[in-house]
Amino acid sequence: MSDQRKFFVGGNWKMNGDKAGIDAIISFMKGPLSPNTEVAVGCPQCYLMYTREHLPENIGVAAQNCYKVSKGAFTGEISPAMIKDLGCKWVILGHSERRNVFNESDQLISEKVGHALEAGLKVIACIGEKLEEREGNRTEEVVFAQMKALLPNISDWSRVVIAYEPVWAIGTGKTASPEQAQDVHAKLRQWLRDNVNAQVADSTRIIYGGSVTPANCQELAKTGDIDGFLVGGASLKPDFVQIINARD
Ligand SMILES: O=C(CO)COP(=O)(O)O
Repeated sequence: MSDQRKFFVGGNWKMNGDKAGIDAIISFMKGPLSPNTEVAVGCPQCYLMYTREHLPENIGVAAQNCYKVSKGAFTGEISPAMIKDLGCKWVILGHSERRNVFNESDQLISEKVGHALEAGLKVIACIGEKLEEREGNRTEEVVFAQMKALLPNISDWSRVVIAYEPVWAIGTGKTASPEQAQDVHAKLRQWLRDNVNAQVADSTRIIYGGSVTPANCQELAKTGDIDGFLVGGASLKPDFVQIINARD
């Protein structure tokens, strides 16, 4: 645990919610929320403006994806410039569902991260191994390769949060144990030390995602290298407030 790294909890609503549902989330997000936690919610693109206008300013709003250029003939895509224009400051990139359902490559994700940072957004960059990769003892190799692909396009580490989300733990109810998650987080921090520098390693938030709930968040939050969470299902429920306050 480092004083340099403010605890960060992101919600990822995925493709869920409607205006009434968002109103319900906004009302439980009144908290009280720990002042020691930075909070952002990732909402569907079509509700970014509504959510930004209705949530208090101290809660960040993130898009769940964006394209790698500012504008043009890319039907169906949105750009970081558009996200910023709506008053939102964050984007989630490289989520496992983007990688595995929509076949986004390491290269495309890296280019998206690069452009989002250039455009002035903050980025939650997601990485994580699949079950067969973990079972084949390839976790380290896979997450290091994902980090390596991101590296050339990261111009400003102070605006990047790394989300380690093992694919086998997402939406399955199978949370990584605090030991399993801490082990990967410590390796990722060492990777940053070896491949970027010590300052970036010490100051970059590495958050955990995958079936985080009020029941398991406190144990995970006590480990040395888990600097917060990216929360899917539980971020749609009042449970999210307990996760935001996990370290209090
Ligand atoms: O994918 C996730 C957050 O981005 C995690 O989802 P769950 O918390 O629903 O497992």
